[in-house]
Amino acid sequence: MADLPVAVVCVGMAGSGKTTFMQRINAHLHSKKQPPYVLNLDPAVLSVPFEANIDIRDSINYKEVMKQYHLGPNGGILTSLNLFATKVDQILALMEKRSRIPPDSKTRPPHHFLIDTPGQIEVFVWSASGSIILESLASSFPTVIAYIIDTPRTSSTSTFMSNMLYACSILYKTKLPMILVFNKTDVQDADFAKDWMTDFEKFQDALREEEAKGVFGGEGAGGGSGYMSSLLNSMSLVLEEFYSHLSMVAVSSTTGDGIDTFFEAVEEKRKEFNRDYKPELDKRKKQREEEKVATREQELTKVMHDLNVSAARRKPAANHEPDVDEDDEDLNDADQYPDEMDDEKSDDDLSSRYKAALRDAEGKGSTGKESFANYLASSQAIR
Ligand SMILES: Nc1nc2c(ncn2[C@@H]2O[C@H](COP(=O)(O)OP(=O)(O)OP(=O)(O)O)[C@@H](O)[C@H]2O)c(=O)[nH]1
Repeated sequence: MADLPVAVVCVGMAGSGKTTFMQRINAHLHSKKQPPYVLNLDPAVLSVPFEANIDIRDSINYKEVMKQYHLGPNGGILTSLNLFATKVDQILALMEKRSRIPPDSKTRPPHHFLIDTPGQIEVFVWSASGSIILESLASSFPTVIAYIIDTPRTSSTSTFMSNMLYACSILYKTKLPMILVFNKTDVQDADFAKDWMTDFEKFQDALREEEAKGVFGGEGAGGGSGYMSSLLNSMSLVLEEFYSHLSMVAVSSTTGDGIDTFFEAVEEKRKEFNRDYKPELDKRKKQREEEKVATREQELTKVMHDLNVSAARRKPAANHEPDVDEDDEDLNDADQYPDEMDDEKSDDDLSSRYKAALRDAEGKGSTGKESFANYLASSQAIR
């Protein structure tokens, strides 16, 4: 796994600077002669300032989706993403093919896959298709989430806390290593964020300062009652453990400051993925496989039970001597009725044939996500 390219998935609130950041890291890798493989998963973006190797817009027309399914902008993005998720196996096949280019070939395999996501963060992070795409990626490549934060808009204790809670929810939803990217540091330094994340006292000082200035409001909404500051206070205590799992980098996508540090953090998270997350993912995959086998066995036992019952019902009839013409005797030949010659063997054969049939019914080598993809495809089609 160590030599596989790492997938960097950029998520962030609308306007946090995801696309500008993608453009910057893409240019940075090109300048290092390590061109990345780029995917754009935002179906609604009008133009992207970088060349995408795979672009959702090439296969899905977002405006047409809105028109055909009578959807608003967010529903349109979600449905486009659902439709795209049905192709996730093809996308992965392309990425895997790219990552296995032989070293003597003219084009070299990429070190990074860069993935831009829709501006409506919840559409990607909280949708079934977003989960399918992320899980599929993580089952094939080390995968890291880069959560882009608009630093100037996060400099008050309450907006900072809101953003951290959101990051926390993404971490627990995706269960993937995460880097907090404090962007736009050319406008606002991100030192305050580092202090607040590492030193609880400093966050408390900032809280007291804001309270004294009346930032939480003097009247109404519980602001002046000290409710807000005590809430933020206890939240920061809760989040202490969460901060320890994160890498934090300060960058400016405009000037390029901090981009080297970002890639150092990516390397660190790649190792973390292989060390901590991969075994957990494998465990979950194995569990799912075992559950599938158990369900199959259960179904098989039920089928066999039903067959035994019906066989038992038929048995008395079998005791009667059949009226057989002399000429028809060869019909009792073992070659003609091998199953009736040996009951035990017949049960085994039947059992294995049912097992095979159940496997076929599920589709050879199919995974849960493929089935879901089929489900999505069919549900889209019948709408
Ligand atoms: N000063 C400064 N502005 C930035 C930086 N990064 C992005 N911006 C500006 O922030 C605005 C939003 O940037 P985008 O890259 O479009 O943000 P986005 O998150 O992709 O936006 P959506 O796709 O709408 O969600 C633009 O005006 C950018 O020029 C930065 O590092 N510094």
